Amino acid sequence: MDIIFYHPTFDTSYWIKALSEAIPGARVREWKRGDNEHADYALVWHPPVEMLQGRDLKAVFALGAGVDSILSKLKAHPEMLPEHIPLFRLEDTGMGQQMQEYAVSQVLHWFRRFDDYQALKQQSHWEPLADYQREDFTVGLLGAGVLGSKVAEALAPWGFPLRCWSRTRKEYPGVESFAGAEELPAFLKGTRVLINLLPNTAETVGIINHDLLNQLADQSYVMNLARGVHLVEADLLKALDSGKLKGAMLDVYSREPLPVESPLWAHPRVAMTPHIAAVTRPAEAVDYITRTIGLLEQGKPATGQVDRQRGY
Ligand SMILES: NC(=O)C1=CN([C@@H]2O[C@H](COP(=O)(O)OP(=O)(O)OC[C@H]3O[C@@H](n4cnc5c(N)ncnc54)[C@H](O)[C@@H]3O)[C@@H](O)[C@H]2O)C=CC1
Ligand SMILES: O=C(O)C(=O)CO
Repeated sequence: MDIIFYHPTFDTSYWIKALSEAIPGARVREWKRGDNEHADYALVWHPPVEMLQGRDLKAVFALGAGVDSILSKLKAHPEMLPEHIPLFRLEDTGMGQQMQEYAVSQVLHWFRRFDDYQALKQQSHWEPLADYQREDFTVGLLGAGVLGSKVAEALAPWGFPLRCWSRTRKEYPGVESFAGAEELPAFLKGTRVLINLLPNTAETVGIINHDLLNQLADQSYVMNLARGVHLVEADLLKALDSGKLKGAMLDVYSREPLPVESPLWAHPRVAMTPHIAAVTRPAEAVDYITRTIGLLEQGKPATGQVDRQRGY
């Protein structure tokens, strides 16, 4: 079995060694320009068109959870990957735990008013503030798939009212489920902390805009952990400045790296990280890919296949 690998920033030698050891009989090589030799599987992130085009592959694996960049490339170059070749993405593979850490720590930060205490510290001002009440701190997850469900699971023991919004209804213990566009207003009403874990699709671009933010509880918080294009940054800044929103925690941006001139950098109530909420954990990803290739080789169904029409 021949496997080609391409990632613009990963330690390719680690992956080649780990995959070669994990998959019996696999010959794994780094794909380089001009390589048209046979391959059964391709493991990719931001692949050049010529890497995949014209190959009779059994499957392609995206080396991340979000497949928006490869799907948008496919729109421009459908010849890169004919419909009959399945595209898989990484499901969790260690990202669930990272999202749990990120979301729980930030929700608790806001709930215990550490943002306010930091602001008071700037003024050398000593003042114990009134506690927030759990029942006023409803956490709403936009997107309740692999990562959203893990975040809900980690938040559950903290006792905040939890709800999620997704395409189809979910049955997660202790989580109120809202489904479809018609239930979005009910989901937003009363949500105090909004955590975005939607995929980037034609339907979700710009979803966190003025209209949506206005429907949240007053003095609410927004955490964007999915993609920058979900959030209309100018609307977020307006909502913060009007007092509708109390704070935002952003991991992803409309442009990455975020340009130095972005007003987000200087805003006192915007906390930021540089797209690190959850990164691909190589060992877990190799396990998942090994398992999935094993199932495909036996003609058995495997999870993680991207629905190209749906866009995620
Ligand atoms: N910031 C970071 O470091 C990372 C960000 N991500 C982002 O997180 C996203 C989510 O990842 P997973 O949970 O693995 O995806 P998933 O496919 O398992 O879950 C997606 C969820 O969104 C919902 N959804 C999709 N379209 C919808 C619509 N139009 N209306 C209502 N609900 C809709 C689905 O029903 C599902 O609940 C990825 O697509 C990626 O963009 C993923 C990993 C790391
Ligand atoms: O896996 C993804 O989609 C990511 O955003 C990784 O950072």
